[in-house]
Amino acid sequence: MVKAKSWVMTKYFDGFPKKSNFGLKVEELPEPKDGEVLLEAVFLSVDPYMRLFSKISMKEGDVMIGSQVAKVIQSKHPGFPVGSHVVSNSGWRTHTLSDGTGLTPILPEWPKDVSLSLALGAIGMPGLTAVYGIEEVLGLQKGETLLVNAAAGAVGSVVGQIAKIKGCKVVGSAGSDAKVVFLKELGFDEAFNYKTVGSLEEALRKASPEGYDCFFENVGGPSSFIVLQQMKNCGRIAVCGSISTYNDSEPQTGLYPYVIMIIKELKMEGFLITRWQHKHPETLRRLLAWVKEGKLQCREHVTKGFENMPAAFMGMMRGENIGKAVVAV
Ligand SMILES: NC(=O)C1=CN([C@@H]2O[C@H](COP(=O)(O)OP(=O)(O)OC[C@H]3O[C@@H](n4cnc5c(N)ncnc54)[C@H](OP(=O)(O)O)[C@@H]3O)[C@@H](O)[C@H]2O)C=CC1
Ligand SMILES: CCCCC/C=C\CC(=O)/C=C/C=C/C=C/[C@@H](O)CCCC(=O)O
Repeated sequence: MVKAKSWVMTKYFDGFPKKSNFGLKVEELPEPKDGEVLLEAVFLSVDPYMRLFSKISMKEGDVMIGSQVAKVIQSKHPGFPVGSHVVSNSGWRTHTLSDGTGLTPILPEWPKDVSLSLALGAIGMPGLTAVYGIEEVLGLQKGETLLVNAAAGAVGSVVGQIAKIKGCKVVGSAGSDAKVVFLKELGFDEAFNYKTVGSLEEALRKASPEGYDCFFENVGGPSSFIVLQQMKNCGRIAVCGSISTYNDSEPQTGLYPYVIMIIKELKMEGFLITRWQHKHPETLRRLLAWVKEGKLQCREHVTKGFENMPAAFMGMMRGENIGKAVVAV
């Protein structure tokens, strides 16, 4: 028997998530049966999609959705020995019984000196998203200029570094001066604090007077329309996220992008990481290689304690994180 804790969404979010939307549940889990394993969470991820997913597919009382790096602490499954680690979509739980479905073992070549938490970040879902957005959606080419917003976050910071590896000029926008310093350390050519620039239009023009070939969109909302006007003709836009709208109770109304898309002959494509599931193993190996070679730097914003999951999630939605936001149990 093990005492398992989980965080449930007690009440639908209305606007920005609040402490009162979450409740901590404790239950006893039985021993694993034949073919089952018992997992113990080591690191848990907090991600923007959780806010959006809660509107689309959750009901009150459901355990919060999410991924974690977990240790196998009991096993009656030959594929998952005790002591091994997996990435599991267990939700916000300390302990989970699993029959192995959907568990992804940590890559066997994972070096001892690389934190397993990166399997939730640069060598995990956000890193994969960055690669697919750049390679499959944008088809980014050497010498091109790319703009990424939420640039100091989990996805954005990997996007910028991969674009540099590919020989591009990279411009990033982020929400604090400390984030701008971080982006420069990562090798971004230009970076600015969108909260203090005054005019986004001028900041974009100053960073790249000749315009942008590619835009990796993480934020959405009215700023997107301003960016579209600074795209080069036949520019490409990968619509990865729209975090500025996730807490909206009513859909935003705004300027329609069609005329500018027609005049500039822009190509815009939304995508979900799940489209390229079949490529995950090979792509994770490439991301790990970049980390080992020192070409991909990984910063994390670590919150300690499972009891602080809601605070970590709300902090990330507020922009407190530099790099990937994770919780260490
Ligand atoms: N399509 C897909 O398959 C996937 C999409 N995504 C999307 O990628 C985006 C980034 O995710 P991820 O890297 O995990 O998160 P981040 O680590 O970037 O954290 C979220 C960041 O969003 C920024 N932000 C929050 N609110 C606003 C706002 N109102 N306006 C502008 N920026 C805001 C904050 O940075 P700042 O201080 O700079 O404002 C905050 O740090 C999200 O939109 C997410 O939904 C992520 C994974 C997969
Ligand atoms: C799956 C959520 C779909 C909502 C889309 C919202 C915005 C874009 C975005 O942020 C997408 C993220 C996709 C993440 C996918 C993660 C999967 O690898 C694991 C899902 C976690 C789980 O099943 O517990």
